[in-house]
Amino acid sequence: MPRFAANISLLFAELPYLDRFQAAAAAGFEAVEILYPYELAAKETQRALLANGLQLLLINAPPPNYTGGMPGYAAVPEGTDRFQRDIRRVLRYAEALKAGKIHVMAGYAKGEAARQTFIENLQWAADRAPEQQFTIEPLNSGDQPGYFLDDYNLAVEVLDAVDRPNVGLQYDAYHAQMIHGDALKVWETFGSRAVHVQIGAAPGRCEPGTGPVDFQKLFEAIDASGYTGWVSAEYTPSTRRTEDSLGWLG
Ligand SMILES: O=C(O)C(=O)[C@@H](O)CO
Ligand SMILES: [Mg+2]
Repeated sequence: MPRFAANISLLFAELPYLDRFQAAAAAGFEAVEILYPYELAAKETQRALLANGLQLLLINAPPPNYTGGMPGYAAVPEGTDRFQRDIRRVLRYAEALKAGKIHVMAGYAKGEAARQTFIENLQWAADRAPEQQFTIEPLNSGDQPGYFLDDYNLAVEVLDAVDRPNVGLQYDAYHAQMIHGDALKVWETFGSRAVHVQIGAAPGRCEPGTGPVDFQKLFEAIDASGYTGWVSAEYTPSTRRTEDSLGWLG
Protein backbone atom coordinates (compact mmCIF):
# COMPACT_ATOMS: atom_id res chain seq x y z
CA MET A 1 0.00 0.00 0.00
CA PRO A 2 1.18 3.56 -0.64
CA ARG A 3 2.11 5.91 2.21
CA PHE A 4 -0.89 8.10 2.96
CA ALA A 5 -0.91 11.74 4.03
CA ALA A 6 -3.72 14.10 5.01
CA ASN A 7 -4.67 17.30 3.26
CA ILE A 8 -5.69 19.31 6.32
CA SER A 9 -7.38 22.02 4.29
CA LEU A 10 -10.14 19.48 3.57
CA LEU A 11 -9.64 16.80 6.23
CA PHE A 12 -10.22 17.77 9.87
CA ALA A 13 -11.83 20.98 8.62
CA GLU A 14 -14.40 20.60 11.41
CA LEU A 15 -11.60 21.80 13.73
CA PRO A 16 -9.87 25.18 13.97
CA TYR A 17 -6.78 25.30 11.74
CA LEU A 18 -4.17 24.89 14.46
CA ASP A 19 -6.03 21.93 16.03
CA ARG A 20 -5.99 19.94 12.80
CA PHE A 21 -2.30 19.07 13.13
CA GLN A 22 -2.79 17.17 16.38
CA ALA A 23 -5.90 15.46 15.03
CA ALA A 24 -4.02 14.32 11.91
CA ALA A 25 -1.14 12.96 14.02
CA ALA A 26 -3.57 11.22 16.39
CA ALA A 27 -5.20 9.54 13.37
CA GLY A 28 -1.79 8.11 12.44
CA PHE A 29 -0.68 10.52 9.69
CA GLU A 30 2.99 11.50 9.58
CA ALA A 31 2.69 14.00 6.74
CA VAL A 32 0.18 16.66 5.71
CA GLU A 33 -0.44 19.14 2.94
CA ILE A 34 -2.01 22.56 3.34
CA LEU A 35 -3.43 24.33 0.32
CA TYR A 36 -3.22 27.87 1.64
CA PRO A 37 -1.18 28.39 4.83
CA TYR A 38 -0.95 32.13 4.27
CA GLU A 39 -3.46 33.42 6.80
CA LEU A 40 -1.04 32.91 9.68
CA ALA A 41 2.63 33.74 9.97
CA ALA A 42 4.69 30.76 8.82
CA LYS A 43 6.06 30.48 12.38
CA GLU A 44 2.70 29.36 13.76
CA THR A 45 2.26 26.61 11.19
CA GLN A 46 5.88 25.60 11.73
CA ARG A 47 5.28 25.22 15.48
CA ALA A 48 2.19 23.09 14.91
CA LEU A 49 4.08 20.82 12.51
CA LEU A 50 6.99 20.41 14.91
CA ALA A 51 4.83 19.86 17.98
CA ASN A 52 3.08 17.00 16.24
CA GLY A 53 6.03 15.47 14.42
CA LEU A 54 4.50 16.17 11.01
CA GLN A 55 6.18 16.74 7.68
CA LEU A 56 4.66 19.29 5.28
CA LEU A 57 4.43 17.86 1.77
CA LEU A 58 2.85 20.59 -0.30
CA ILE A 59 1.44 24.10 -0.39
CA ASN A 60 -0.31 25.96 -3.20
CA ALA A 61 0.75 29.05 -5.05
CA PRO A 62 -0.53 31.67 -4.99
CA PRO A 63 -1.72 33.25 -1.78
CA PRO A 64 -4.06 34.28 -0.36
CA ASN A 65 -6.71 31.57 -0.03
CA TYR A 66 -9.77 29.81 -1.35
CA THR A 67 -12.24 32.48 -0.43
CA GLY A 68 -11.04 35.65 -2.04
CA GLY A 69 -8.19 34.72 -4.30
CA MET A 70 -7.95 33.86 -7.96
CA PRO A 71 -6.78 30.27 -8.59
CA GLY A 72 -3.41 31.46 -9.81
CA TYR A 73 -1.91 33.62 -12.52
CA ALA A 74 0.64 31.29 -14.08
CA ALA A 75 -1.22 31.08 -17.42
CA VAL A 76 -2.71 34.56 -17.39
CA PRO A 77 -0.90 36.60 -20.06
CA GLU A 78 -1.34 39.93 -18.28
CA GLY A 79 -0.60 38.37 -14.87
CA THR A 80 3.15 37.81 -15.02
CA ASP A 81 4.16 40.53 -12.53
CA ARG A 82 1.62 39.23 -10.07
CA PHE A 83 2.75 35.63 -10.70
CA GLN A 84 6.39 36.46 -9.97
CA ARG A 85 5.52 38.42 -6.83
CA ASP A 86 3.38 35.54 -5.55
CA ILE A 87 6.06 32.95 -6.26
CA ARG A 88 8.63 34.98 -4.32
CA ARG A 89 6.29 35.04 -1.33
CA VAL A 90 5.40 31.37 -1.61
CA LEU A 91 9.08 30.45 -1.74
CA ARG A 92 9.60 32.23 1.59
CA TYR A 93 6.78 30.19 3.14
CA ALA A 94 8.01 26.97 1.55
CA GLU A 95 11.49 27.54 2.93
CA ALA A 96 10.27 28.32 6.42
CA LEU A 97 7.91 25.35 6.47
CA LYS A 98 10.20 22.96 4.57
CA ALA A 99 7.35 22.31 2.16
CA GLY A 100 8.52 19.63 -0.22
CA LYS A 101 6.38 20.78 -3.14
CA ILE A 102 4.60 23.84 -4.47
CA HIS A 103 1.49 23.40 -6.59
CA VAL A 104 1.53 26.26 -9.10
CA MET A 105 -2.00 27.20 -10.07
CA ALA A 106 -2.62 28.23 -13.66
CA GLY A 107 -5.58 30.58 -13.29
CA TYR A 108 -8.38 31.51 -15.67
CA ALA A 109 -7.21 31.85 -19.28
CA LYS A 110 -7.47 30.07 -22.62
CA GLY A 111 -5.64 29.88 -25.93
CA GLU A 112 -2.10 29.95 -27.28
CA ALA A 113 -0.98 33.07 -25.39
CA ALA A 114 -2.07 31.45 -22.13
CA ARG A 115 -0.22 28.25 -22.97
CA GLN A 116 2.98 30.13 -23.78
CA THR A 117 2.66 32.27 -20.65
CA PHE A 118 2.18 29.17 -18.48
CA ILE A 119 5.28 27.51 -19.96
CA GLU A 120 7.47 30.59 -19.54
CA ASN A 121 6.27 31.31 -16.02
CA LEU A 122 6.90 27.72 -14.95
CA GLN A 123 10.41 27.91 -16.42
CA TRP A 124 11.00 31.17 -14.57
CA ALA A 125 9.91 29.63 -11.25
CA ALA A 126 11.87 26.43 -11.85
CA ASP A 127 15.06 28.35 -12.63
CA ARG A 128 14.61 30.75 -9.73
CA ALA A 129 14.39 27.87 -7.22
CA PRO A 130 16.09 24.82 -8.73
CA GLU A 131 16.06 23.01 -5.37
CA GLN A 132 12.28 23.35 -5.08
CA GLN A 133 9.88 20.85 -6.67
CA PHE A 134 6.92 22.48 -8.43
CA THR A 135 3.77 20.70 -9.58
CA ILE A 136 0.88 21.41 -11.93
CA GLU A 137 -2.53 19.77 -11.58
CA PRO A 138 -5.43 19.54 -14.03
CA LEU A 139 -8.67 20.67 -12.34
CA ASN A 140 -12.05 19.66 -13.72
CA SER A 141 -13.99 22.38 -15.47
CA GLY A 142 -17.20 21.64 -13.55
CA ASP A 143 -15.53 22.88 -10.36
CA GLN A 144 -13.31 25.47 -12.03
CA PRO A 145 -14.94 26.74 -15.25
CA GLY A 146 -12.38 28.59 -17.37
CA TYR A 147 -9.35 27.23 -15.50
CA PHE A 148 -6.51 26.84 -18.00
CA LEU A 149 -5.21 23.41 -17.00
CA ASP A 150 -8.28 21.21 -17.40
CA ASP A 151 -6.91 18.04 -19.03
CA TYR A 152 -4.07 15.55 -18.43
CA ASN A 153 -2.98 15.54 -22.09
CA LEU A 154 -2.52 19.29 -21.89
CA ALA A 155 -0.57 18.91 -18.62
CA VAL A 156 2.02 16.60 -20.18
CA GLU A 157 2.31 18.79 -23.28
CA VAL A 158 3.06 21.74 -20.99
CA LEU A 159 5.54 19.69 -18.92
CA ASP A 160 7.36 18.58 -22.07
CA ALA A 161 7.61 22.18 -23.25
CA VAL A 162 8.73 23.43 -19.82
CA ASP A 163 11.40 20.74 -19.76
CA ARG A 164 12.66 21.29 -16.23
CA PRO A 165 13.40 18.41 -13.82
CA ASN A 166 11.80 20.28 -10.92
CA VAL A 167 8.37 20.72 -12.54
CA GLY A 168 6.13 17.65 -12.54
CA LEU A 169 2.58 16.35 -12.60
CA GLN A 170 0.24 16.33 -9.62
CA TYR A 171 -2.23 13.50 -10.18
CA ASP A 172 -5.56 13.75 -8.36
CA ALA A 173 -7.92 10.75 -8.64
CA TYR A 174 -10.96 12.97 -8.09
CA HIS A 175 -10.14 15.38 -10.94
CA ALA A 176 -8.88 12.55 -13.18
CA GLN A 177 -12.20 10.75 -12.83
CA MET A 178 -14.21 13.94 -13.37
CA ILE A 179 -12.21 15.02 -16.42
CA HIS A 180 -11.56 11.75 -18.22
CA GLY A 181 -14.13 9.37 -16.66
CA ASP A 182 -11.58 6.75 -15.55
CA ALA A 183 -9.11 7.64 -12.80
CA LEU A 184 -7.31 4.29 -13.09
CA LYS A 185 -6.74 4.67 -16.82
CA VAL A 186 -5.46 8.21 -16.30
CA TRP A 187 -2.97 6.82 -13.77
CA GLU A 188 -1.90 4.07 -16.17
CA THR A 189 -1.42 6.63 -18.96
CA PHE A 190 0.15 9.53 -17.10
CA GLY A 191 1.26 8.14 -13.72
CA SER A 192 4.90 7.90 -14.80
CA ARG A 193 4.93 11.73 -14.90
CA ALA A 194 3.51 12.11 -11.38
CA VAL A 195 5.61 13.64 -8.62
CA HIS A 196 2.68 14.00 -6.24
CA VAL A 197 -0.59 12.12 -5.82
CA GLN A 198 -3.91 13.11 -4.26
CA ILE A 199 -7.05 11.03 -3.87
CA GLY A 200 -10.75 11.59 -3.42
CA ALA A 201 -13.78 9.76 -4.76
CA ALA A 202 -15.91 11.17 -7.57
CA PRO A 203 -18.36 12.68 -8.19
CA GLY A 204 -18.95 13.74 -4.57
CA ARG A 205 -15.29 14.28 -3.61
CA CYS A 206 -15.76 12.30 -0.41
CA GLU A 207 -13.62 9.47 0.97
CA PRO A 208 -12.53 6.50 -1.16
CA GLY A 209 -15.36 4.00 -1.52
CA THR A 210 -18.11 6.59 -2.00
CA GLY A 211 -18.11 6.47 -5.81
CA PRO A 212 -17.27 4.22 -8.75
CA VAL A 213 -13.45 4.48 -8.58
CA ASP A 214 -11.94 1.18 -7.40
CA PHE A 215 -9.31 2.49 -5.00
CA GLN A 216 -7.94 -0.93 -4.17
CA LYS A 217 -7.03 -1.33 -7.85
CA LEU A 218 -5.75 2.23 -8.05
CA PHE A 219 -3.47 1.72 -5.01
CA GLU A 220 -2.18 -1.51 -6.52
CA ALA A 221 -1.49 0.28 -9.81
CA ILE A 222 0.31 3.09 -7.98
CA ASP A 223 2.50 0.57 -6.13
CA ALA A 224 3.13 -1.44 -9.31
CA SER A 225 4.17 1.70 -11.20
CA GLY A 226 7.12 2.27 -8.87
CA TYR A 227 5.78 5.57 -7.48
CA THR A 228 7.19 5.80 -3.97
CA GLY A 229 5.96 9.25 -2.96
CA TRP A 230 3.08 10.14 -0.69
CA VAL A 231 -0.57 9.72 -1.58
CA SER A 232 -2.49 12.52 0.03
CA ALA A 233 -6.15 12.23 1.02
CA GLU A 234 -7.79 15.36 -0.37
CA TYR A 235 -11.53 14.99 0.08
CA THR A 236 -14.46 16.32 2.04
CA PRO A 237 -15.45 13.63 4.56
CA SER A 238 -19.04 12.42 4.28
CA THR A 239 -19.01 12.01 8.05
CA ARG A 240 -19.24 14.74 10.68
CA ARG A 241 -15.87 13.77 12.17
CA THR A 242 -12.98 13.15 9.77
CA GLU A 243 -11.80 10.17 11.86
CA ASP A 244 -15.02 8.37 10.95
CA SER A 245 -14.24 8.66 7.23
CA LEU A 246 -10.87 6.90 7.47
CA GLY A 247 -12.02 3.26 7.20
CA TRP A 248 -10.52 3.04 3.69
CA LEU A 249 -7.03 3.24 5.26
CA GLY A 250 -7.56 -0.38 6.39
O1 LIG B 1 -8.51 21.19 -6.00
C1 LIG B 1 -7.56 20.44 -5.93
O2 LIG B 1 -7.66 19.26 -6.25
C2 LIG B 1 -6.26 20.85 -5.44
O3 LIG B 1 -5.40 20.03 -5.33
C3 LIG B 1 -6.00 22.22 -5.05
O4 LIG B 1 -4.63 22.42 -4.98
C4 LIG B 1 -6.62 23.31 -5.80
O5 LIG B 1 -6.77 24.35 -4.89
MG1 LIG C 1 -5.95 18.06 -5.92
